[in-house]
Amino acid sequence: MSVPVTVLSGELGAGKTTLLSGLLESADCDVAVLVNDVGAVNVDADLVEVRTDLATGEEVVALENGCICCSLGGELSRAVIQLWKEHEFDHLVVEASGVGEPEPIARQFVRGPAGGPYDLSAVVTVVDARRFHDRFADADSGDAPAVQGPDDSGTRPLADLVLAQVEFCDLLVVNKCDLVSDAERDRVAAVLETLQPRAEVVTTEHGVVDPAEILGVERFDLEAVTDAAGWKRAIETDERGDDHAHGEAGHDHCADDNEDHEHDHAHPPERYGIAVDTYHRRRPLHPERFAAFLADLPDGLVRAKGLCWIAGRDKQAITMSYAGSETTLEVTGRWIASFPADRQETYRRGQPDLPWDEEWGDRETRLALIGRNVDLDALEARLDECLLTDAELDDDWLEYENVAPTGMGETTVISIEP
Ligand SMILES: Nc1nc2c(ncn2[C@@H]2O[C@H](COP(=O)(O)OP(=O)(O)OP(=O)(O)O)[C@@H](O)[C@H]2O)c(=O)[nH]1
Repeated sequence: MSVPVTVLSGELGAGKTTLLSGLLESADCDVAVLVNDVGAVNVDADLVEVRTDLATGEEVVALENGCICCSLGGELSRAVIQLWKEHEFDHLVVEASGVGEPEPIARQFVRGPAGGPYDLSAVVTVVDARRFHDRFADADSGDAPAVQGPDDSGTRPLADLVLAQVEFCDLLVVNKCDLVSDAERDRVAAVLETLQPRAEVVTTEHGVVDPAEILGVERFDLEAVTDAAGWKRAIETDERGDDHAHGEAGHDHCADDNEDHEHDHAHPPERYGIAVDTYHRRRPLHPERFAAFLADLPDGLVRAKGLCWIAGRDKQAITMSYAGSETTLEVTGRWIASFPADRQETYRRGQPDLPWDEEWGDRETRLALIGRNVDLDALEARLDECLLTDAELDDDWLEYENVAPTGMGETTVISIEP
């Protein structure tokens, strides 16, 4: 019989080790633990997926083979298989490094060789209630969000990773609740439920939880968890209702009315002031105005993520990801419309549902915006001001000053200016 596995993720100091010590003390079964300290691993599997959407056929395989999670996989799989051969235990817990994402680890237990002896039951993410509140849920204090430095690899803001950990899990443990008021704790829970509507939320102090709540959870489903992130749901709901007039934004005030998705939670209560919107335009963004916009985002914006079409980057599909106080722009694919006609046709045959514009093909900006106590309509109006004007459409777009990356996988980080 395969051994159940729980992957424990969460940022540095959130309380993973504290939670784990408690679990080991109180669990009534033999638990083996593997600590994964591959600090440099920094893969955004969402982005791999975006590439998959954009580049059909052989490119996908090449990209996935080339990605770091596979080298992590070899090492991790070897370690857990060896553990399984040499020891007897009832449950394995893998503690992910605080600067890594749980997804590549989880994939090893689903698709990798470790999927034989093991069966992934859940990904659990531990959140530091105090820090999460101050960074993401504190829109009415008027304080500027804490400035987050880049992570170890120097490319990706820490806050972005924190949200990626939240967005890819089955169970969220909100720890350090002794450091927040009840109202603050409820706000944190509401924001978390918006960011990851599929996950259970458990609140705790000093990692004290019933082991059954952690080890007994059996709900891992790669497809479901990959699609569950609030921003992704918002974009997908928008795509399905893609008969909006040209340039009109979808207003999916929390994608919760989307009945196709499994949905275990009540709507994030209106009283928390949380809203989700998608912004969709088929007109390029002016690189200078867009960069200025990203340097001046409002406090209440919790998360923004999606694809951007930036003038002067004719080929590059650029993923923008905002969390904390920084936005990462990364080239994650190539617009199909930038290929010669015959290849465009091949790619489009592979994706019959891909929305296609007569003039611009698949080039578009489609962003999910998640905010708290923030006027998303006003934010969208500001984004509209970043679009090229009719007159600018005739400019030479390469003349614009442009900080957006150019090569596949390259990133630029734009911080909010104090
Ligand atoms: N006040 C308070 N402190 C806590 C709580 N849980 C853990 N801590 C403290 O927070 C610090 C970090 O906890 P750890 O369990 O080491 O966190 P971690 O996520 O394992 O950290 P890394 O191993 O660095 O990734 C320790 O000093 C804990 O004693 C809590 O609920 N409240």
